[in-house]
Amino acid sequence: MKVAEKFISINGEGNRAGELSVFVRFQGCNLRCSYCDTSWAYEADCPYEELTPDEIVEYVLSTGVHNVTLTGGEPLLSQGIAELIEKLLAQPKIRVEIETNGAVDLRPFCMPARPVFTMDYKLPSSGWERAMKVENFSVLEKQDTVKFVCGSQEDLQRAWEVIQEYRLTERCHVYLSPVFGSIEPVDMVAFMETHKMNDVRLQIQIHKVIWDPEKRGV
Ligand SMILES: C[S@@+](CC[C@H](N)C(=O)[O-])C[C@H]1O[C@@H](n2cnc3c(N)ncnc32)[C@H](O)[C@@H]1O
Ligand SMILES: Nc1nc2[nH]cc(C(=O)O)c2c(=O)[nH]1
Ligand code: SF4
Ligand SMILES: [Mg+2]
Repeated sequence: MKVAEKFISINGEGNRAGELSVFVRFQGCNLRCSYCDTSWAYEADCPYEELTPDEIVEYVLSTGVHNVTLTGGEPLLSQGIAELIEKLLAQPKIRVEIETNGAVDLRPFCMPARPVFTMDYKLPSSGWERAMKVENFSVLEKQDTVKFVCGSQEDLQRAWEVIQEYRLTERCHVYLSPVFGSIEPVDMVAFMETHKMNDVRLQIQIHKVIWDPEKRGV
């Protein structure tokens, strides 16, 4: 598998934000979001380490950290990902979270022992809303998350429409997050208040507050 980087950090996003996690970032992505903060990982010439699923499991266990975040690029397009997920889930204490872009069918990954999904719904400013597979919503469960990364008022408006249309707050966690540096979080809170967005959580990427926002491996 093409591993662009692997590191331990606190999870800066999602339902386990603030907890230690071991990150495995895979090379390659099927989208090109306008704001992508990890675009280097989707470039074809991105340097990577070739590791087997067994070697990745070995690395994860060697860290002593129980949360594993598989990300990218788009992790679910990596060859061997289903085998890796299965092998990680077979380990006692290991919890697997997948950061996925909403453009990959989640159904093949919904085995009886299944990872936790944090699924983005890409909004207009990303340029990729047309690629969203809304049928994925029907496989999401309580422990999963739909995340809306918002860069504009139009994005906020669209996020609110999608949340209501698919009754997402009744199904799973729902997060709004600013495109870093593109929208004032205070304006997002104002939108939430105006629209009475109950059961929706605003989240700011914690690692970009702790470290230089451009820093890799954190
Ligand atoms: C780099 S992506 C990798 C996983 C997958 N490709 C996806 O898009 O969900 C991880 C998360 O970072 C978010 N992200 C990327 N660039 C961002 C930015 N500039 N500001 C805020 N979040 C960003 C994405 O929306 C996604 O939720
Ligand atoms: N600290 C930290 N937390 C994260 N949570 C999700 C990330 C990602 O890039 O998918 C990420 C990341 O890149 N760094
Ligand atoms: S889907 Fe994720 S990795 Fe791919 S371009 Fe968008 S934010 Fe970046
Ligand atoms: Mg990141």
